Amino acid sequence: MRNLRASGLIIYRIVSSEIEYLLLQTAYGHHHWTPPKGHVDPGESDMETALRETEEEAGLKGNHLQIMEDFKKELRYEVNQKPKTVIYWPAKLVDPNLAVKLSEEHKDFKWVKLEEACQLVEYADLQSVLRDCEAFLKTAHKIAFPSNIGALQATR
Ligand SMILES: Nc1ncnc2c1ncn2[C@@H]1O[C@H](COP(=O)(O)OP(=O)(O)OP(=O)(O)OP(=O)(O)OC[C@H]2O[C@@H](n3cnc4c(N)ncnc43)[C@H](O)[C@@H]2O)[C@@H](O)[C@H]1O
Repeated sequence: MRNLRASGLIIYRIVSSEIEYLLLQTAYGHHHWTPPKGHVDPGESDMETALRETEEEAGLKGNHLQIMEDFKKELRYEVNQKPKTVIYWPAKLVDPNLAVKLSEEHKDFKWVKLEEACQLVEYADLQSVLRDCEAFLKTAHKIAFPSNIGALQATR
């Protein structure tokens, strides 16, 4: 049985030292929410797909993003009785004010903090990826949080 394969980017931005995730709501099916992602075309690498789909679905290009390649997660679930694998990497939107431009595939988008993101995505495996991602990003961006630096310096 052919394995469906898709990949995407968990797009996030940092606003007032808080991480916000970009979720898109499909215009089809039961209107579920996911990060930008899509099917891997023949001859494409997972990363090429993730970048292409992010540009197609959200209007965000590779040069707008800082991809965190050290954190890569794989989800496996079934769609219409066929196994599907989805690969995600986190990617920071360098300019947090950059506008998102949806395609016809999606009817809405939201920038949300972790707990709201977990409510929107509804699937336990993707919720778990988002929670792991949050922990990874908090560590990775520690030095980028001015308020944390201030707090650390104040305790020295
Ligand atoms: N019902 C529909 N009606 C009309 N057109 C449709 C359609 N479904 C897909 N399309 C077309 O397919 C294209 C999508 O292609 P792509 O954009 O290339 O691919 P995708 O993001 O992987 O698609 P999809 O939304 O189907 O995937 P997901 O795994 O999230 O979702 C697939 C299923 O898995 C479920 N799912 C998502 N995440 C899951 C998880 N973690 N665990 C279990 N189930 C999950 C979803 O709820 C959903 O039911 C669209 O342009 C659209 O035209």
